Amino acid sequence: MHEAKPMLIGGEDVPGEVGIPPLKSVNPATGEVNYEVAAAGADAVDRAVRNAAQAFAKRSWREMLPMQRARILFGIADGMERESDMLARLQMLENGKVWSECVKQVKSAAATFRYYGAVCETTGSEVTPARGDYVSMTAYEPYGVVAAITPWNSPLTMEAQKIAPALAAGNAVILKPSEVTPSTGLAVARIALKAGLPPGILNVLTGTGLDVGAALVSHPLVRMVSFTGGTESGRRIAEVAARKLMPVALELGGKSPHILFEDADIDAAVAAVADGIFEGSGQSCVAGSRLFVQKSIHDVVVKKLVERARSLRVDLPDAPGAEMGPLATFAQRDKVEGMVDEARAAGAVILAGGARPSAPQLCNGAYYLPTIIGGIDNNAAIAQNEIFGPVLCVLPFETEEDLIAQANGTAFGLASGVWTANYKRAWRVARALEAGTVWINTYKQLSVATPFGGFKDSGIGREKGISGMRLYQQPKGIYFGMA
Ligand SMILES: NC(=O)c1ccc[n+]([C@@H]2O[C@H](COP(=O)([O-])OP(=O)(O)OC[C@H]3O[C@@H](n4cnc5c(N)ncnc54)[C@H](O)[C@@H]3O)[C@@H](O)[C@H]2O)c1
Ligand SMILES: O=S(=O)(O)c1ccc(CO)cc1
Repeated sequence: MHEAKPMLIGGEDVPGEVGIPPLKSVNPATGEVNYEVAAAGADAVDRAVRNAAQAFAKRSWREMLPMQRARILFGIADGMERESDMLARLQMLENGKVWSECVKQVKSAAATFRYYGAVCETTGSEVTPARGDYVSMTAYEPYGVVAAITPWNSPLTMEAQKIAPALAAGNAVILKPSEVTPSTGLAVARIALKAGLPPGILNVLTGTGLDVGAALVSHPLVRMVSFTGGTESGRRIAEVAARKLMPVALELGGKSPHILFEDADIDAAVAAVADGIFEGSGQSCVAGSRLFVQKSIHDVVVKKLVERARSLRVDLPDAPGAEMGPLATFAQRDKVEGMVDEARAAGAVILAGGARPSAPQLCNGAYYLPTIIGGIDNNAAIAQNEIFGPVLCVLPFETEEDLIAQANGTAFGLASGVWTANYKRAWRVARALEAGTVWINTYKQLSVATPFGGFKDSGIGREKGISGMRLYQQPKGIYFGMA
C-alpha cells in the first residue's frame, strides 16, 4: 500500500496526524481498496483554519481586482477541463458513478467556476437613490474563513458549487469533503494553486464528519458554514452555528414528487421519471422518488416504467453503455435493501427489482437493481423517508386537490416535477407545491444561473445564481454626507 494521500493546507501537502488512522477509499464497484487518504485531527483542523485566516487577513485575495480574481477562476476551470479524465476517474473510483456521468459532472463543475468568474467581475455594489443631503451604498464583503462541507453523491458538483462562489466573493475556504469521496476536492484545490490562487485561500481537510467536520464548524475563526448533506447532520450543524451566531447555508435531503397528469406526453414523462430516479443509482438529492400518477393512466405508466427498469443496463461504471453503477458504499446499499425489505414485509408490492443483480461481474460490488414499489400510500415509511437509492414509490391520485395534499405531505421540500399539457394546471400546481424547484414537462434540468435550495426540512439558503455568491457575503451600508 502506498502512503496515504496528503491534505492541502496553506498551499502545502500535509500528511495525516500520528495516531489518526487514514481513510480507506473503497471502490464500490468491486469492493477493492483504491488507496488511503490522510485524516485530520484537532491539530490539523486548527492549523488549516489559522492558515486560512492569515491568508484572508493579508487582504490580497479580497482586494484583488475582480477581473484578476475572475482570471484565476477561469484558470481553475481550464485546469479542470485539462485534467478531466483524472477528475472523472477519481470520482468514478470513489463513488461508482458511471463514466459518462462523471465526465458530464467535470464539465459542469468547470462551468461553475467560469460562471462565478463572470459573476464576480460583473456584480458590484449598489448605490441607493439620493436622500437629501446624503447618499448611501451597499457594499458586499466576504465573511472571512468559510467552511464548505460536502457529501459523497456528486462530489465534484457540490465542491464547485460552494468553492467557486465563496472564492468569487473574496473568502478563504476550507473544504471538508465526504470521507467516502476525499480525492476530487484535493485534486481541484491543487489545480487552483497552479492557476494562481494564493496559498491558504483554499485548503482541504479530509476526515469524518463527526471528527473533522464538527471541529471545523465549532472553530471560533470559522465565520460561515456552507453544508450539503443529510437533514439530521444539517440540524446538528445549525445548532452549533446558532450558538456562534454564525450564518449557515444548508442543502439537505429530499423526497421529491414527480407528478403525471392524464394529459401528459406519457413516453417523454416515463423516460424522465426513470432517469429522475435511477440516474446515479438514485443517490441524488432531487431524485423523483415518489411518482404520483393519475389513476386513469396508472396501469399503462407502470407497465412502461417496469419495462424501462428491467431493461436498464446495470454494470461496472466503466463498462461501455453502462447506465447505472453501484451504490456509493456497501453501507448505503445495505440501507436501501433494508428499507425495501421492510416495505415488502409491511405489504408493499415490488413491481420491479427489489434485489441485488445476479451478473457475476457485479457480485463483489454494492449493487442494487432499479426498483419500483406499489401497493402503498403516501404515509408508508418508504414513501416518507429519504431512501437515496434506485427505488421509486408509485402513488396513484384522482384529483388535483388530493394530489397537492399528498405531494406536500412530507417533511421535505426540495424539488418536484409536473407533466401535463394544460399550462394553466401546470402553473396552479407549480405555485401550490412546497418545493424549492419545480420542473414542468422536464426533470432534473439544472442551470448554474438559477437559485437552488430547499423548502421545509430540505434546507436554508439558495446556492447558484447571483444569490449563490451573495450567500458568502455580508452587506455593509456606507453613507456619504453631502451637506
Ligand atoms: N440539497 C442538496 O443540494 C443535496 C445535494 C446532495 C446531497 N444531499 C443530501 O446529502 C445526503 C447524503 O450525503 P451524506 O450521507 O454524505 O450526508 P452526511 O450528512 O452524512 O454528510 C455530509 C457531509 O457532512 C459531514 N458531516 C456529517 N456530520 C457532520 C457534523 N455533525 N458536523 C460537520 N460535518 C458533518 C460528512 O463528513 C460529509 O462531509 C442525502 O440526505 C442527500 O439528500 C443534498
Ligand atoms: O443530482 S445531484 O448530483 O444530487 C444534484 C447536484 C446538484 C444540484 C443542484 O445544483 C442538484 C442535484
